[in-house]
Amino acid sequence: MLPSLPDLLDRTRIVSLPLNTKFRGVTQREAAIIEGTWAWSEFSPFLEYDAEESANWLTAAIEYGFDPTLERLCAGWVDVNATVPAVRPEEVPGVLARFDGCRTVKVKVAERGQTLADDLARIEAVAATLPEASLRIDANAGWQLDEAEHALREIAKLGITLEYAEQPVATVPELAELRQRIRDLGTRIAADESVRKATDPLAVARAGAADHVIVKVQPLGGIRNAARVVKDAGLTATVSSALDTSVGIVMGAQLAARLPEPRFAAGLGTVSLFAADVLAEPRRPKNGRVSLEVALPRESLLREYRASAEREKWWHERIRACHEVLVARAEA
Ligand SMILES: O=C(O)CCC(=O)C1=CC=C[C@@H](O)[C@@H]1C(=O)O
Ligand SMILES: [Mg+2]
Repeated sequence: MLPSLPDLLDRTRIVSLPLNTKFRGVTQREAAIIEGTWAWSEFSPFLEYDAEESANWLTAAIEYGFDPTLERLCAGWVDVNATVPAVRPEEVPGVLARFDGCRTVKVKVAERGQTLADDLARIEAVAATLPEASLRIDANAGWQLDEAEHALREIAKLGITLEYAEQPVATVPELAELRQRIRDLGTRIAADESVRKATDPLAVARAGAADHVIVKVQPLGGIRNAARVVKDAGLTATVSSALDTSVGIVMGAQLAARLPEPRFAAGLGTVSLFAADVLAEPRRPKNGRVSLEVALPRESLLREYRASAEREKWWHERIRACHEVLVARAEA
């Protein structure tokens, strides 16, 4: 099943795409776009991830691109949320305007260098811009336990009921403790990093530390595995992306379309944060959803946004290292 390294590299194009809003501290997103035997797929672990962690992302790219037994749905749509990065409140309407028709909004909070006042102002700006929207927040493990409790109580004081709070604190025991502490608020806790970066993605569910899980195709090693994590966790789930190009977004949409009801709006609207993409018609939300249609990158765009020779070399070396990890895992 594992393609040989030369074959894989031969099918791989490295792109560097500009973002229109800083996200995770970057303004440019690099990705490997792979022409598989069955579909185009994406391999785009964040730059700081090592080979061991990134190898799961390569497994996902290989499953989607090369596995003839993987069912790929080509028709239909999935609902998506708007994603508001840690911007100033006056920038919120402009960001939301890029997410056509989205009725669920995820707001980033707890950004390093910012305060709770900044978060509350951003959340209020979202609620003022889209009063009917359902809101979630994502702290990316940026709060300590007491801070998280205080922040969630302050948000409740604004009269805002959150759909859930995503990874408010870092560890599974902290999530469990926070969940107990805020019982009276009724705010649901969602685990993201505690699922996608954990050696055991089910530990959080077993510990009763979350009400909901966030699943992403690439970090969880593919569509099948991510679907299995949701099933085994026995919790409701949101499919999200990793700031993927349209190719990775379609992989995520395939997972979202397979999950059982009730379906939560997926974090797959993020192509709206990109100023350029590899598809002629980038897979941005339209009327609050993205389509499952096959993603066919345009040659001229792959060429236009091709990464520098130096970055290409870096990515080829990364793919080599991840491939080596997968060969070793297959032999173990
Ligand atoms: O879920 C979404 O609305 C969009 C994706 C998103 O928020 C993320 C993408 C990539 C990296 C992460 O920091 C972040 C997340 O934590 O969920
Ligand atoms: Mg998250």
